[in-house]
Amino acid sequence: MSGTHKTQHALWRFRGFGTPYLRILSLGFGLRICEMTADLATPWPVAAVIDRVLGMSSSHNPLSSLLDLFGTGKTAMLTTAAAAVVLLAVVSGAFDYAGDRVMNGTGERISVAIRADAYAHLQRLPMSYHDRQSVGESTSRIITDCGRIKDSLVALFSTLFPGLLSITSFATALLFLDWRFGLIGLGCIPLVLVTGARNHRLGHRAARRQRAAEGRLAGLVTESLHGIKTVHSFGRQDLHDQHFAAESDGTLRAGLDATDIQARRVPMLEVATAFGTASLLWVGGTGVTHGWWSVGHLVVALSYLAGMVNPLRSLSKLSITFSQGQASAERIISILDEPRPTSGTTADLPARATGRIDFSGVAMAYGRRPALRRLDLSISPGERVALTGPNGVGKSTALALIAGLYRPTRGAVRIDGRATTDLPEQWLHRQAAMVLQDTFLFSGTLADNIRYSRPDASPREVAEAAEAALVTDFAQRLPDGLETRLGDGGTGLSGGQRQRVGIARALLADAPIVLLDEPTSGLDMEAERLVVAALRRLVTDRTVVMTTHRPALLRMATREVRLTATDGVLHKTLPTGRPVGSVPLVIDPRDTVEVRPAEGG
Ligand SMILES: Nc1ncnc2c1ncn2[C@@H]1O[C@H](COP(=O)(O)OP(=O)(O)OP(=O)(O)O)[C@@H](O)[C@H]1O
Repeated sequence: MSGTHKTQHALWRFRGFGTPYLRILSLGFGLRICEMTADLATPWPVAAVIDRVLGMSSSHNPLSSLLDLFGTGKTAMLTTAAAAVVLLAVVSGAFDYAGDRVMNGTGERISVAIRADAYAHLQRLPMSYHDRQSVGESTSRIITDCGRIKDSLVALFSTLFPGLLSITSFATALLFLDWRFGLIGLGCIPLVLVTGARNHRLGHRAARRQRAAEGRLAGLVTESLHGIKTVHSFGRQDLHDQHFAAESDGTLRAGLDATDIQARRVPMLEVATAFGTASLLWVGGTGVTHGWWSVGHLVVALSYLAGMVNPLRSLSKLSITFSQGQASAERIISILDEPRPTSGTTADLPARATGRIDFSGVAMAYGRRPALRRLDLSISPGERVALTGPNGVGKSTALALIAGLYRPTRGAVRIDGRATTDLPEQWLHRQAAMVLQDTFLFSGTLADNIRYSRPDASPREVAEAAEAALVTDFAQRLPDGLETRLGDGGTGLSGGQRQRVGIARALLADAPIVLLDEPTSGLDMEAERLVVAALRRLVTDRTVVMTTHRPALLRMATREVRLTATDGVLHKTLPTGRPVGSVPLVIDPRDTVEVRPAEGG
């Protein structure tokens, strides 16, 4: 799809989201038509009063006979006319209210569905996408861009459709009133449309720049807040202020351009519509002086022209909303157009893998940066392999490939003989549980965080996992035990405690393969001893692949595989002297830990 094509149809791409609401939208249209009918009738009582007061014929007035309904005297006629004006306003207002509720509500609902779809898609995009995109930018797309799309949809249903309906109805009514009036009214439309279309193009470009700059701004803010500890510890708020100001300046310039375009539009529109009113006044006035039409007739015509011009004015103001909506729609579409990884079905797969892992000629690159050049390695079920080697050699990458977080750029990683790229994600995630260097905890209770790996686990199973991972030790000292709520990102726990929650999570997952990515790095000796004690329970009877430099963890391994820095090729396998196969867990006396209830981690 070309850029321009994309631009023109960005919002239109979401039309499918409106399909379930076609009936309710039709109801909204019906309500708008009723409102319009009341609006069309509104000037007629006034016209009849003027004509009668001036002694002119009001036989052309469709409401004329109604005015005599409650008496033919002047007072009765004036009272009836005044009551009719109020009644028509009430009826129009009631339909307007109902129409707004139905139409705007539909706009809100559709935009919620778009946001949910975009978020669901975003979450399922491969890690390679998330590596490229800043968290702030993605957040800004889901929150702000979807908000702008919502504004456009609400404007579409609350202003554009009713506006077009008003313009068409008033123009038609003018034509029926007299073809000359009709032509004058219709003449205003192209003038307004031509100025509007040009401004819309300019506004769209400005809106696009503004949204891109706002997205980058959100990225900056998220990044500095994520690293707020570092910012504070080095006192570098000024640096972030400067970055923020530079990016803010970009949004300001684009915003000012958009405001300027918007401001220029209004006088142009005023001039265009003043031509219409002036022509109508001239032609109508001439007609009245020649006795072709009554004054009331002219009043109705002027009121219909005003009825046409007002929506034209609001439509032209919409242009900025639609420009922004279109720019935002492009940004959401760019998420929705990102392909999601596809994989096979679970139909012929066992519920639980044996845990055999094979790397055959595996290469992997992040973008154009190679991380692994060629890795051949076979791991038997029940083996505990420690991947070691210099920093950046690709150890964590190998673990991520087993977990299916990335796809190899060459070769294949196989679990029980099946390439991970052919396996359904959900199945793969049930076979491999990961404990990372820093366990991410979500806001919620400790129990919720443990249950994250298996939502259907019973409270007893959660408690057992917590017990085995030594979470219970510190949870007991918290006000609500496992039901204690953690702050955003799981704040309130020490590094060692977080790791133990991560281990409990992995224990509950009960996967045949366990992947440990430096789970004890950054912990002090005491915290490490506790985490290692918890890990020992996790690794029993499972295939384990770990990356670590810590002796306490290395002692758990049955085989050490050293990757070299030169090309990432497996160079030597150093058996640790423990038999592979039966793989008994040898516990070094130095790793034993006595856990007392009062102990922290
Ligand atoms: N998400 C990423 N995006 C881009 N490059 C990455 C990413 N993750 C890792 N790399 C790069 O890939 C290479 C391998 O990284 P990896 O983390 O697998 O090494 P490692 O052996 O685990 O290192 P360490 O011992 O420091 O943890 C490195 O050069 C690293 O800079």
